Amino acid sequence: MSHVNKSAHPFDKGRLEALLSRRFFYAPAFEIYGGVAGLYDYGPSGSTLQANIIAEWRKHFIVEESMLELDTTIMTPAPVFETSGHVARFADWMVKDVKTGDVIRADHLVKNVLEARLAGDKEARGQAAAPAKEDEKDKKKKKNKTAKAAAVQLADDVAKSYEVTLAQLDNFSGAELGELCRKFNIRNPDTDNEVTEPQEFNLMFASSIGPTGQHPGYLRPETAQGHFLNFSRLLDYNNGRVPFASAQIGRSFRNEISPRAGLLRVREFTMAEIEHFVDPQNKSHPRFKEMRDVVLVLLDRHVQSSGNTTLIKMSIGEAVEKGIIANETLAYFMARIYLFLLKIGINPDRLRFRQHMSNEMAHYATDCWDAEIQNSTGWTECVGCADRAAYDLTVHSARTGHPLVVREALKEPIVTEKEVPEFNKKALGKTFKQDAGVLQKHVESLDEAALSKLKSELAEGSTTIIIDGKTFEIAPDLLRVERKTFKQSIREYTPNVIEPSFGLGRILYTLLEHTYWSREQDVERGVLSLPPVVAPTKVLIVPLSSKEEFDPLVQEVSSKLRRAGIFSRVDDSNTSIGKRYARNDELGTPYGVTIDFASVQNKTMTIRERDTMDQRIGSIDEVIATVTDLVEGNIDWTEACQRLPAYDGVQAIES
Ligand SMILES: Nc1ncnc2c1ncn2[C@@H]1O[C@H](COP(=O)(O)OP(=O)(O)OP(=O)(O)O)[C@@H](O)[C@H]1O
Repeated sequence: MSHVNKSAHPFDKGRLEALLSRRFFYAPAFEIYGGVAGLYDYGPSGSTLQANIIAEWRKHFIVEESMLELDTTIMTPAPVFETSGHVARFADWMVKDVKTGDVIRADHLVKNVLEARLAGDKEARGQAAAPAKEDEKDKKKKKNKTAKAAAVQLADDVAKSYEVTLAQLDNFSGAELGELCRKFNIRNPDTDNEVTEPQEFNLMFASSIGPTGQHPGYLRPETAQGHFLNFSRLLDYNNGRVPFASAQIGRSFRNEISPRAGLLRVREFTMAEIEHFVDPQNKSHPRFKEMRDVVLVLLDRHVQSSGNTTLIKMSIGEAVEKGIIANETLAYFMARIYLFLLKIGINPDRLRFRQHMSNEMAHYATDCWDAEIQNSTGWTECVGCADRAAYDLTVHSARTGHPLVVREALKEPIVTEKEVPEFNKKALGKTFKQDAGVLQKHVESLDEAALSKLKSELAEGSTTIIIDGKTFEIAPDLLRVERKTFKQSIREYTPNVIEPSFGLGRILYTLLEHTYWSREQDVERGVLSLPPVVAPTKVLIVPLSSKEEFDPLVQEVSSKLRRAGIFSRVDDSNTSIGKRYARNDELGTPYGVTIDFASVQNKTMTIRERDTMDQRIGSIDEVIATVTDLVEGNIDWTEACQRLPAYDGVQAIES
């Protein structure tokens, strides 16, 4: 699918939102009770779209990479998140309006206000693009939702300091965000009131397990911990071999401070997470060479800390060689994420990978790149790809006493020699009484060089050791130091974890923005150019008339498509064919087949392609074979046109 904007009309978010609501992709949950911010229900089109994205995700990752799939519980006992660090640190900074008490996430407030002032500055300098025409309804809707600043020109150094601040926004602590609010006089844009100092707010939903209330728990904010706690079983399942990856698709919950960005920031969402367990001494990837030449758009840490947003285009092979991406496995997954997003229809020109700055990284991560997708609200993280090192397995193992390690038989045993102290404990006890233990501990803590020295002193007679001012005279009958040989045939280590973490709602929404456009002849005729692989319905069957004589043919076409594994729907409503096609353009249905009077007589059928409205004709079986190949991605529309001649009744049908 080409990502050239087909529309002669500028993108209009209001129109897209109206379409998504009208065609029930998703809607606010509990709407008739007034709704709850950050909670959404998906309707038939949204659910199927999400299911198709998940199906492709499973093929692209789980099947292609032989991952071990999991389905672990959402409700999690508190000790798990105490150990993982979420109870102490899974938090955002919030401020309150000093008069109304309205709560706002501090970094979002700074971002919105500074971006609005910069936009006002651009307008005042006459650089702004001509604003899209908005009707009054749209304007009203937008009011209160975004911080709007008047068209006021800023001093050059002020504008620059805003830009530098915005480029580093994710790097600031709570105190620094408070400082920024004071320095730039940032207030609540809805009321113009001052805001309080930032306070930390933990994003986990707390609960309790069982009737006594004595077992606190949390709804998980990510699926990852379920993978780590099952590590030993997974390793066993994988015959004790590393590397391997586990994968899980499931719900997560975050009590976001003030979610106002539709599906981009919600309180309950579906995640798809991979935990790839790897030897910390060897983070190469066996299939790296297959991805080496994939070129990604990168925004690295150093560029951002200089207040810049300059992007570089580079193959992942080069990025690893230059040390821009930490290791092969991390880079391999970034390339695989990129290919997945393209496959489902994300525009590659609006996709970049941004590296986290050091303060921004989650408490467990050592390197992290976010796949960010550009949309009407800016660049949004849709997939996080982090090297979590050995953090999680180490802390859970320490807390539970359950070893979460790999034990690997060494091909060649490692033979080492070292000096070892040997004590005559009986004689030592007699000579030094209760101080014998102190002496023994001290000697055991000596390094190789100190033990060698001790050995040669003992060989010459006796030696003296002073511990905390106390002198110990040691003769060779109390202590000997011997050189011993050790043979190690097992290596034990805690694996590191590379984690790609996908938020499906964010991907789904940005995909809808990227594929939405409206027909040149009529701005109201919206189209979603969803690729067939994810489109909720692949083929629309449109009988021209509701006459009974059409029924057997409609059933025949339906059942043949069903047998070919192609999801189709019949639209036998009484509206014109043009209206029926228009409705399905809005649903993103890529192909329509029309059954008319000629079909009944000649067993022919036309096929219409959604984006071009181009129509072709062929025998029913030819058309079914062609549409099957199209949906399965075996051919494109140009190839389909070589198989089937043009249908010239097109104008009549679309009008
Ligand atoms: N509140 C949310 N609503 C929808 N999706 C979310 C939300 N929080 C996280 N995600 C998704 O889960 C993925 C992994 O979560 P991660 O913890 O890396 O996000 P995050 O860094 O906390 O996001 P943000 O900085 O935007 O709050 C994100 O890339 C995103 O797609």
